[in-house]
Parts: sequence; C-alpha cells; structure tokens
Amino acid sequence: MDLGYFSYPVPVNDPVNSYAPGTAERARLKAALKELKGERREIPMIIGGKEVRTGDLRDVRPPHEIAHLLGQYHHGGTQEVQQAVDAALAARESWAAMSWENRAAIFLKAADLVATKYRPYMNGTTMLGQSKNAFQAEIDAACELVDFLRFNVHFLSEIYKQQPISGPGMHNRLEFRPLEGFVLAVTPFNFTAIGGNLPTSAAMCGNVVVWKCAATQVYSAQMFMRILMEAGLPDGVINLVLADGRTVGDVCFGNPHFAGVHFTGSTGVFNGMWKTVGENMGKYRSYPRLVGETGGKDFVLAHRSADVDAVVTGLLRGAFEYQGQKCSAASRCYIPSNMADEVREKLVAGIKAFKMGTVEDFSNFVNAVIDEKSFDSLAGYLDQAKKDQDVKVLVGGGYDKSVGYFIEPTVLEATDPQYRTMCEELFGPVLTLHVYDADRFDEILTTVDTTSPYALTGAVFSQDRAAVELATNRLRHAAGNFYINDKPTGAVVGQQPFGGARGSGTNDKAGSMLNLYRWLSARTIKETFVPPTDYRYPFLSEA
Ligand SMILES: NC(=O)c1ccc[n+]([C@@H]2O[C@H](COP(=O)([O-])OP(=O)(O)OC[C@H]3O[C@@H](n4cnc5c(N)ncnc54)[C@H](O)[C@@H]3O)[C@@H](O)[C@H]2O)c1
Ligand SMILES: N[C@@H](CCC=O)C(=O)O
Repeated sequence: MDLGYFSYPVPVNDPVNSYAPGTAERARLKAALKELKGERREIPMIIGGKEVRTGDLRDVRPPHEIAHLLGQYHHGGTQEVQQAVDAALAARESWAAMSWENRAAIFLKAADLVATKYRPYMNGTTMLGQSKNAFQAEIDAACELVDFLRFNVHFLSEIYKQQPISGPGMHNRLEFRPLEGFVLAVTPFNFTAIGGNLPTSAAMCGNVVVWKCAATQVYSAQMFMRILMEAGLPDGVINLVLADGRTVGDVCFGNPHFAGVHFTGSTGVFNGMWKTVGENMGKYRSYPRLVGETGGKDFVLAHRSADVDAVVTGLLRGAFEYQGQKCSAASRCYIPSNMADEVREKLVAGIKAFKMGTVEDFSNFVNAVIDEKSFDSLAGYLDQAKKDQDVKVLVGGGYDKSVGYFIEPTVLEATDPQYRTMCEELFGPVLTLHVYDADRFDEILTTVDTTSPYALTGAVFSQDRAAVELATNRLRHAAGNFYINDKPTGAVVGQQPFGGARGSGTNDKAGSMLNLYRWLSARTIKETFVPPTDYRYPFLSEA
C-alpha cells in the first residue's frame, strides 16, 4: 500500500578512512585481522535463506601466506545450483510485490551495516582472502560497496519517477517491472564491491538472483551475504552458490526462466556465455539480458608537454596498486622521446621504493597476486620477456611462490609497440613502456587506438590543450573511461560511471542509472477515463 511519495536524497560518497598510525579505524582493523586469522571459518552456501553444506570442502588461504588456512567452503554441484534456481523462482512473486520503500530500506540498511559495524570485517576478509592492502580494501569493500548500494537506491528512485505525458481524458503511466524469470550474477575475484553490486543491483529492481562468486573471493562474499541477511533480505531473493562456472552455466543457461546474466570477468568467459545463450535461443520465455564488463589493456599516453612527475605518479599508482589486478590498471604506456630518460629513472626509483609482503604489515604497498594459476602465467610472460630481443626489463622481473604468490612489480620496455605485453591482458604488476618520437604524436594516437581488442580505460597526460582535444577526439572509442592528467584507475560511483566497449564489454556502466535499466522491463499503461461510444469520425455523418 502506497500512502505517500517517499524521496531519497542524492547520497554522498562514503568517506575513505586513512588507517594512519594512531587512528581508531586502524586499531579496529588490526583487531579484526587478528580475530579472522585466529579462526577457521566454515563457509556454507546460502540458498533460499538456508545454509547449505555438501561436505566437499575447499580451502581458503591468503594468497600472500599460503601455509595459513583461513577456512573452508562447501563446494556445490548441479543439485545445489538447481536448488538455487528453484529458491529464486519461489521467492519471485512476493519480492516483486514488495513496495519500493521496503525493498530500498533493506539495501540502505545493508549499506549502513557495511559502513559501520562490519566495516573492519568486510575490509579484513578482503585483505586476507584477496591480498589487498588496507587502503585498497577500504576503497573497495567499504566505500565502493556502500556507494553502489546507496547510489543505486537513488538512481532507481529517479527511474521510477520518469513517467510519460498524458493527453486530455487519459492517464498514461510506466511500470518498471522486474524481468520475468531469474537473473544470474557471476562475479570476479578482484573487487568485493563488484561481487556485491552485480546481485544487488538486479535484486533492487525486484529481480531474484542466483549469485556465483569467484572461488578466490568466497571469503569476503560470504561476509556480505551474511550482512544482506541481517539487513532483512527475504529468503531466496539472492542465493549464493559456490560452484564451478561451467556447472552454474549449464544449469542456469539451460533453464527457460533464465532472464539475464550480470557478469564481470574475463572477455573469454563472457564470450562463451553469449555463445551458449545464443545456441539456446528459443528455449527462453523472453530475450535474456546479457550484461558483461570484461577485460582491458589500459593505456597511459604522455604528450611531449606532460608534467613528468604527474605521469610517473599516474603510472606507479595506476599500474601497480593491487598488483595491477584491476581491469582498469595501466599496462601499456607511450612515452615521448623528449622525457624518456627522466620517466625511466623516476619510474624505476619509485618501484624500487615499494615494499612487498603481507597485508598485515601496513607499510607494504604491494602484496601477492591472487592464485597459482595467475602467478604461473605472469612468470611465463616475464621469462619470455627476458629471452626476447626487442624488450628489456627496466626493473623487477623476479617472482617467488615459496611463501605466497609474489611477482615483483616490473617495467618492460618494448621497442615494438605491438610486442605481446603491449597487446594482451596480463592482469598483474607488469607495465610495458614504449618510447615514441615526440614529434609524431598523431601517429602514436593511431597506434594506441588500434593495438588491443579492448577499450576499457585510458589516460592522456598533457599540458597542451590542443593535444588534449586531439587525443580526446581520436581516442573516442579506445576507452569507455577516459582520463585527462590522471591515472586510469579508481572510478568512483556516482562520479565516473564505469565500463568499456569493444572487447571490454557491453558498457552498461556499473554505478549508474544506465545499468539499472537493464534489469527492468517497462510496461506502458494507458487508461481512458470516458471511452468513446461511437466508432464514426465526425466527417462521416456529413455524407
Ligand atoms: N570491466 C570491468 O568492469 C571489470 C572489472 C573487474 C574485473 N574485470 C575482468 O575480470 C578478469 C579478472 O577476474 P577473474 O579472474 O575473476 O575473471 P574470470 O573470467 O576468470 O572469472 C569471472 C567469474 O566467472 C566465473 N567463470 C569462469 N569460467 C566460467 C564459465 N565457463 N562459465 C561461467 N562462469 C565462469 C568465475 O568462476 C568467476 O566467478 C579480468 O579479465 C578483468 O579485466 C573486468
Ligand atoms: N572500477 C575500478 C576497476 C574495476 C575493475 O577491476 C577502477 O576504476 O579502478
């Protein structure tokens, strides 16, 4: 029953805590890390609001300290995924019927729980499970997650207000219905906030969801799932399954009630999903919504007029924060010949000053990469680079997995701008630099635009306005998030809606209204107050 039009003010971004020595937040976070390390958490799936255990236990270990066991999760199979689909469909009607005010209150409460009571635990599980330092965890598992929840409530309220005009004698309206079926959310390891956003943005719109998180993000995902339940999310609205991607795909994409997938991860996996759904067309009740934010090969392009210190800082942070495991991370850079020596020297000095190690030592800027598969792949690229003629290791190049999956922050210099590490997504702390003739800016713009199949993020550094304008125009389709004199990472919800096109995804801009439209199916209703009772046009009666 609606007894008023309720409004939601524009939220402000959740403030970032500093965790500086002596602060209360630092003490709380350290205590949470100690508590989490002292327990062995048993992690069930959550299906239909119930804890589901299979006894098929998989270890959860910090990537930077693989000898330590944080806990074990129950791995599911076809039966549990099917159970999750059934639980979602059973919850569908009552969830879609709940008023917006009450749906919104659940997500706003979850945001407050993350921002306050559970902040150290969302950060702590992210730090330990995904090897993120305190600052990187804070901007992800606390601030960005809170922002997604609060801003999406605001955006959806704005969408609900968008109504058509009505001519005389009628009332026209738009209902923003949820999709007819269930949504599958498949989430990546690298951002706890993305893990939280993909299922909740669809659920907020009145949809029911099967959520499959990455095996390497289970530890923080279960923490958020518990928070959603404490916030009052009804049973079955979001069902967390801990199963292989293929098993989840086979069950969900084969179901006639499959209504859409909200995916973030690699381009190859999303392409596979699209193909499977295509092959299944005819099976589904509606055309499924396919939303996928995928890989990147993000660039930094310096113009001859750029401020060298700004370029170097943009590279140090943009390429190496969270070990380069951001889809937005700078991984190829184009440096003009007039400043190449100075950039090399400052970049190498900056990297040599990084400290690498565990997340519990807050002075470490760099931690471990996510798992052995990623470690081995990165080590392979580094070994190859050491052998190749037209590439030089400027700094780093080492690796060691005896204690954790540590890859040294590395800068390669390639004379060939098409060298493989200038084109392929590596997803680790490896930056490749190419020096171009400072007088040939126009040519390098073409190279930047055509080198990789991706178009996610990119940055241009220049103090010359004409060069900024030229780059902005020529690189229009090379990046969905384009930065001028800033690093290409760190988009903030409500400020820089995030996503890219080409091989980087469907560009449905997470953290914006555009994304929410994908989880809604509008119904137009026209009501005529005094319907006509004679079919004849007035001129017919003249005859
Ligand atoms: N564009 C963006 O907004 C964005 C954001 C974060 C990460 N990413 C991308 O994600 C990748 C890194 O994350 P990742 O390693 O977790 O990606 P991934 O593609 O390996 O895994 C993503 C999710 O898909 C699941 N999955 C894997 N194979 C599957 C299959 N055959 N069927 C169904 N599901 C399957 C995984 O278990 C995981 O939950 C990088 O390519 C990065 O660029 C993109
Ligand atoms: N939104 C994040 C990237 C998410 C992908 O990994 C950023 O802008 O750095």
